[in-house]
Amino acid sequence: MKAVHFGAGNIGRGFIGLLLSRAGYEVTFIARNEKKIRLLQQQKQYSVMLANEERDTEIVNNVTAISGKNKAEVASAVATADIVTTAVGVTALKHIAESIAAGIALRLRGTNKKPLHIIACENAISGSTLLKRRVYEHLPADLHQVADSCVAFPNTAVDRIVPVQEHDDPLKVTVEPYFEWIVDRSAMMEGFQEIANVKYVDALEPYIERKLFTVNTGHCTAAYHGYLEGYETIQEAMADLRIRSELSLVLSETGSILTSKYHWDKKKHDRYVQKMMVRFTNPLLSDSVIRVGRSPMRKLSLNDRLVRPALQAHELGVSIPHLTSAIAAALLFDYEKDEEAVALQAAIASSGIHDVITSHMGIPQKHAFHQEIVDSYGTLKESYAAVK
Ligand SMILES: NC(=O)c1ccc[n+]([C@@H]2O[C@H](COP(=O)([O-])OP(=O)(O)OC[C@H]3O[C@@H](n4cnc5c(N)ncnc54)[C@H](O)[C@@H]3O)[C@@H](O)[C@H]2O)c1
Ligand SMILES: O=P(O)(O)OC[C@@H](O)[C@@H](O)[C@H](O)[C@H](O)CO
Repeated sequence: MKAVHFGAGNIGRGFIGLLLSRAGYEVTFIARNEKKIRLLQQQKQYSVMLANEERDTEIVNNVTAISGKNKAEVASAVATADIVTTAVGVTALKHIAESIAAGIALRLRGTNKKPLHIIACENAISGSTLLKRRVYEHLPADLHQVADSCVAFPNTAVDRIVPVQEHDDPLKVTVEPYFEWIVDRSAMMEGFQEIANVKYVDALEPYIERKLFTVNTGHCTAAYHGYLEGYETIQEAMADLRIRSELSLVLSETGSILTSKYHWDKKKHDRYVQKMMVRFTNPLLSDSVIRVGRSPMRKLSLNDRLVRPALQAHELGVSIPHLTSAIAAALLFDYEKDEEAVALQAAIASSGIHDVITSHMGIPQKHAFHQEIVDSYGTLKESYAAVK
């Protein structure tokens, strides 16, 4: 069985590649970093270490890599694959869509009509559907119908904290012990073979919203407030009782949205929240606030971890002062080496906060929540200006 995985980064090697290899797939990474490509081709393996007391280490075998620049080889790998996965970042999906389309075209014009599943393992709602749209823009129109019958793009939710790596071995990756990979079964083609350790569900939305509105909303709350306080890591931010309490209040707000929307048992959801908060404090990991807060424009977009739950809260009549404050903190994230943070601050400086909330976050000025964000942003900005 052949798997092609786009992106040999932290989650690609530390989670998706690991599970695919363990399930018996021969995994080909499509990568950009020449050194990692060479090492994967030569060694055909790498190690994954768990951030637990025992430092349990697993060797991931049966792997190799192809440079994304080598278009013909990439197309041929996709044409013969049983599964294609990605973990490149949701905004980078547009850059790999053409290669995937070329592979599908090669496959469908040849003899391989076996079902192909393409799964975008990104932190996003409907990431695979988004990838499908991009791929079809590059796929010749005469192949759309046949592609519809044998290429599927099931959406997914992937959860494992994998920080930026600092090993001498460029392939080695340290990951937290916890993981969860959930795939929408209703979008799978008939006869698909389940991947071990992946959970298949009939409706993905509750799972992806639970993960995004708890793990990711919580994570970025700690990152943005932590950044403003001058902390370098999530672990440091979590040791600050004020931030920890803020995080807890944000998760109780998103918890109210989720339990009310999906009629979940509140106690069960609270246990999930507690478990997630413990993950953020793992002392054997060091996860930077810069990584967790990265790409604030993406995180502040309409369908992501901050605005999506906030707008749902408004519809449900749930009060969300702490989530609003997390949004304000995101709007103040001005880390100068993050391209989106620079662009965000430039947009606020040139067009003003109202315009950013309207045109980027998609919240019109007439919506009551618009002014609530402006007020929270003003208060937070003033309190940090006073400290500086
Ligand atoms: N790290 C985590 O804890 C975590 C957990 C769950 C989900 N995710 C999601 O997984 C995705 C990847 O995150 P990450 O933390 O692994 O980031 P990362 O930066 O470590 O990895 C991304 C990789 O994609 C590669 N890439 C980018 N564009 C490419 C292209 N055009 N062709 C080939 N490779 C390309 C980069 O070179 C990099 O190696 C993101 O969507 C992220 O939200 C991350
Ligand atoms: O990858 P991002 O930028 O969407 O979000 C940063 C972190 O919150 C994220 O990578 C988490 O570590 C991960 O989602 C845990 O499953």
